[in-house]
Amino acid sequence: MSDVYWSVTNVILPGKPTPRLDHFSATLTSRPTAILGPSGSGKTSLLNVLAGFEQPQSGEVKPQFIKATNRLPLFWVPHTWGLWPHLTVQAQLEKVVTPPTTLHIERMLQAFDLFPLKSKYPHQLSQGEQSRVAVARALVAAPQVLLMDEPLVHVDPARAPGYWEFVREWCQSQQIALLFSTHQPEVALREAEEVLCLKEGRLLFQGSTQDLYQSPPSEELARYLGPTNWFAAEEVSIWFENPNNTIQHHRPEQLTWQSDASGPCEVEQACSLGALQEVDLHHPEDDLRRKVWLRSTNQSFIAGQRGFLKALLLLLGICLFSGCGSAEGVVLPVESTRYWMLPKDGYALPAPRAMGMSKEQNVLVLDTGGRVLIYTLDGKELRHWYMPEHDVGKPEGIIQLQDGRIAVADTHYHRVVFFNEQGDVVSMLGERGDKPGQFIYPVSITEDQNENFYVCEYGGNDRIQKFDRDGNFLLSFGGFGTADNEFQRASGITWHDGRIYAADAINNRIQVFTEEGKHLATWGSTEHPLELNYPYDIAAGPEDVFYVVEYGSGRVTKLNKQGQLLARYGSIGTGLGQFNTPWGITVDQQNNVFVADTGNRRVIQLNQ
Ligand SMILES: Nc1ncnc2c1ncn2[C@@H]1O[C@H](COP(=O)(O)OP(=O)(O)OP(=O)(O)O)[C@@H](O)[C@H]1O
Repeated sequence: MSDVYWSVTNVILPGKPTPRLDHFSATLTSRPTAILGPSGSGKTSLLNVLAGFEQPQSGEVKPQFIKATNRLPLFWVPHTWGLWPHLTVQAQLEKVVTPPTTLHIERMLQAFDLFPLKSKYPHQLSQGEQSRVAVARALVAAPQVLLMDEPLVHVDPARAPGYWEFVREWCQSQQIALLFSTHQPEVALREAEEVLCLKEGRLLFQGSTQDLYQSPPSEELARYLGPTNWFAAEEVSIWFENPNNTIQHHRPEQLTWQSDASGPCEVEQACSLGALQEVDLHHPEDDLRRKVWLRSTNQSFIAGQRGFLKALLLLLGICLFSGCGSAEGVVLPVESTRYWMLPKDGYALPAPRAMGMSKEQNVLVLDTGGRVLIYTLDGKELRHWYMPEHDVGKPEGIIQLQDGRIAVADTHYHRVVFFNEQGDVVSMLGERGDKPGQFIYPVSITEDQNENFYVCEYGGNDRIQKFDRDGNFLLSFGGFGTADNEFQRASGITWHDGRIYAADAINNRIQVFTEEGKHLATWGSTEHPLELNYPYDIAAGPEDVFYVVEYGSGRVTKLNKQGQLLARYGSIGTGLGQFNTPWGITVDQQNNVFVADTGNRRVIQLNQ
């Protein structure tokens, strides 16, 4: 569930000397969302406005979640908990449910360890106990939306994760949309799919928690989710073993220290923070100093020890290139590589996500800013435009159809949007649902030679639907699962020579179908091992070859028409020849391959 729950447009909430919310706009969905920001950045103010406790001076706050049910629309847990002073703990819970559901109340008392306190009044409770009562009371009310201002912040760190686990499961089972503020990155990382980052009453970032963790647009935003090591391009050559001239961002678990008597830097001092080490480094030659945060290992840091920093590959249970596949050691014959970043979008530096090739051999890109961008083959931007809506989520599949229309799988709006070549919307197809012509999360599109097009989707409705050029539904095949003809996130499809090829990402395989949906082959099965690791997209190249991009192992895999491994290229990392969670791939008529290297925020071009 990820419907729009609130739209907030241009809200001003006055304050002295500056507004508490300053031209604040955001679209909030039913996904668990955390509001992050330094003290005084406006988190409570935003929650107050959403709860209707305060009225903005201007702008619009539009709740869209109120459904015709007898469920309470909203429950608000302020940071002062708002407990009724004259009621015992048990009565606090009983008062919010009509009629009181004894079973639920007992479950809450148990989940939050409140049984021994059930006859006490708020003034007889500690802060942590009061906050547990406040959360339990909100959950038992089972509202449609639950707003909480720094919930459970006073609870001891040993027990808070257990309470949070209960909150998460209860919200899921009762379909409660959760929005909460927090100063604790680990709570946001564990509990929130989405984050809103505030600063001085303004929205700096809205997006997926994992995107912000792995690929933050700036150092400032990176810090909203905890310690980070950000290196400007010019710093990289100072501290690293194998420098290149791109910005590098590494979370503590992605960086290591290599001691080496001839290394250019030295340890000044180190401090253990438990799971992390905070290390002060000195570069004597340039007399520069900086702090880094590394994951604590058995490694000890001794003042004066020389060495250098090394970016770690994120292995994630991955089989790296050298050990994989029957064509071990056959590397794609790449003559040259080039990369380019996408233009800034306000404060953000969006990342490319989906790739396509136009009829005139221009590169089509979708990015995390909700934009469609068109580039020449040598990386010159021709134009870009925005999706009609993109607050809820960004689209993930793009193709130019034979009649010239550009079709975009508008994943989070459950539809396909058709543009003309100038970027005007000419039509849309679909709505949320699992009936023919409806979509949950449409994610990729391909077209056959008769101008029929195929859309694959995920979200429980993992299937491929076929439409004629006018958008009339023809047939559908697939389903969620692991058997042949079933998918778990079919995230990329391509048509070639009368066949449909689907990158079945979570099942780590490619499935091949006729245009009528008859299953023909599975590449990457036990009988046909390929060691694919989250294949996210597939593109058909000239001469009957296919290129698959593997999100999990940061590489491109080339296959022949029988699905046999021809060559591989790349590994996980930030350097050239490396990829970080790549999502999309396309290929031109010269067999040059273009990859959306999403985690590194760049488009990579591999010229063969
Ligand atoms: N009732 C009020 N009237 C005027 N200004 C206020 C009021 N309440 C808070 N402020 C100011 O508005 C700004 C935002 O406050 P808010 O409480 O929303 O921040 P916050 O991000 O929740 O902070 P914290 O993390 O410290 O709780 C701060 O500068 C604060 O001093």
